[in-house]
Amino acid sequence: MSLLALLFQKSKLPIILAALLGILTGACSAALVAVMNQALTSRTVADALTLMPAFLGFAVAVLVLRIVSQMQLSSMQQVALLDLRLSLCRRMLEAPLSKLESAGPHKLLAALTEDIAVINSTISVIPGVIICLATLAGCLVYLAWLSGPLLMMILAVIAVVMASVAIPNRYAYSQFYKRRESQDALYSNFRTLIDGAKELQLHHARSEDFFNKELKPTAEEVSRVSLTTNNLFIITGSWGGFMVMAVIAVILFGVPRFQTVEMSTLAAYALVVLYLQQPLDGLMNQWPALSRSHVAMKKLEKLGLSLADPEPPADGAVPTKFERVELVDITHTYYREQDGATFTLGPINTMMRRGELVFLVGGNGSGKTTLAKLLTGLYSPEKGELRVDGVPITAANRRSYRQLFSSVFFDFHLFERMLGLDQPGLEEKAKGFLSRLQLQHKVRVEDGKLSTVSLSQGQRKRLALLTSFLEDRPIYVFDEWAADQDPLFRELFYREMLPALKNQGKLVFVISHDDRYFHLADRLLKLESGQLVSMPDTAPTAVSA
Ligand SMILES: Nc1ncnc2c1ncn2[C@@H]1O[C@H](COP(=O)(O)OP(=O)(O)OP(=O)(O)O)[C@@H](O)[C@H]1O
Repeated sequence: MSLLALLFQKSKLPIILAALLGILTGACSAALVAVMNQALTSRTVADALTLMPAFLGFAVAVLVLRIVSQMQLSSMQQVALLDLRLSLCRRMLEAPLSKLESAGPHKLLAALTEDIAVINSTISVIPGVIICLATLAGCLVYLAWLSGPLLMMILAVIAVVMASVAIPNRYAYSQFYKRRESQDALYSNFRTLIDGAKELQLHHARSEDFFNKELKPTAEEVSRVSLTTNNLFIITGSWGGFMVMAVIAVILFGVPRFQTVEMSTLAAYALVVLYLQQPLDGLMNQWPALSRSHVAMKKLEKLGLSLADPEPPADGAVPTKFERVELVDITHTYYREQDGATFTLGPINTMMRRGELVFLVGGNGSGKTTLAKLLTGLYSPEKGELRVDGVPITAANRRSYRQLFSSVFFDFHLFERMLGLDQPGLEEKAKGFLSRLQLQHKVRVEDGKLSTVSLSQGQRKRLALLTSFLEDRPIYVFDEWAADQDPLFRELFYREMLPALKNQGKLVFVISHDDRYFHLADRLLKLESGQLVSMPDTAPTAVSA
């Protein structure tokens, strides 16, 4: 869907009002030309002077209407932009995690910055486009009134001009697309620049290689393609201006050969066509912005973040006082585009109960985190089904299902503010947990906010655990939480905290490599190359990871 169509869908009334004002401005501009033409072809100066009030009236009307319509369009622009930006963020919040992961953070960042900036700049040219189109339409109506057959000839010449710029414009569009793809690669390099700062600074040769062989060529490619497209639009814009002169030449020197037309009509035509150069130039100059917005919309669609899609439907309910969660024939496949490699997890069949402590073990890359993402509803299974007390989890109730979980994944994010945790006594509870986690001297909780998150990785993970406890959800998922904790906190985690959660009737699902603690589990699940190798009901036994 084009940006114009989307804007129209989202804010019909303001756009119709703005368009009407634009059309009125264009009509008054055209009327101004008509009065000018009449004055120029008046027989006497006295006749010309009688047209002065009309001329001044239309000139003032154009001035006032231009200001009002621009202001109206500019306020519509801000409303539309805010709406589009918030919609895009909401789409990202709702988008399937697997889709966001396969796009990668660099493409998402490019979408949030580049595409939104392009859409913003396009919205800002829309007022001008509407006024140019309206002026063009008004002038064409006046030309039709002057001479119908002549207008047909002029329209035929304009059609040829349009066709002659269509091919380079299409090429320019493909270059815009290429430029946008290069921008994705550039954002990927920006991420390497930030995330890999340590590794790059510690190895000068690597840093130079990265700069010269990766970052610089990508930045140069963006600049090269931008230059090509800009040059193309300069050429087509100037060509359009030249063709206006060609149209005037056809009027003055071509038309009299084939048709008997009064010289005054020809002069009026030449004047109007000359006047038309301004809106035509305007349209030509705004064409690149419209093309770029089309590319931006296509990129957003490709990421599954189309702004044209309807808002996701309200979520269906899931039993919150459930007894069991079942995974029935669940599968998930990753496909890596770069080398065509695939990894399939499942089919997985297992059942877990409230008050159960389940450990998931297995070697690196066996699929443990993937299974946790499926269990939590972050991934929707390709095949099979999740059930809560027999109620299937589908697209209609997946969001509610996710609210059963509290998790600390291996690559967790720590929120400074305790978002979504507006509950009485929160700070007191938090203080209690902080001292259990031996963080009371490092971190305070004030006004629902952690005083700092600039801590060691192990301490940050303890803070993530604190947030998770405060969430007080029926199911807990921990993905190798203890991996970077010292022995004291491992003991605390496995021997005190997990049993405490279990005793509160929570279902606790723990991904672990700590075979010293496997015997504490009520049930041990083992994954090997994406397959569960332990039977769902096997009694716990120590299994080497
Ligand atoms: N986003 C992804 N795209 C493609 N392949 C992926 C993706 N995430 C994981 N994989 C692949 O899927 C397999 C399982 O990954 P997963 O992270 O579930 O394993 P894991 O058992 O948790 O490993 P570890 O113990 O190292 O954390 C791996 O071979 C991995 O390369």
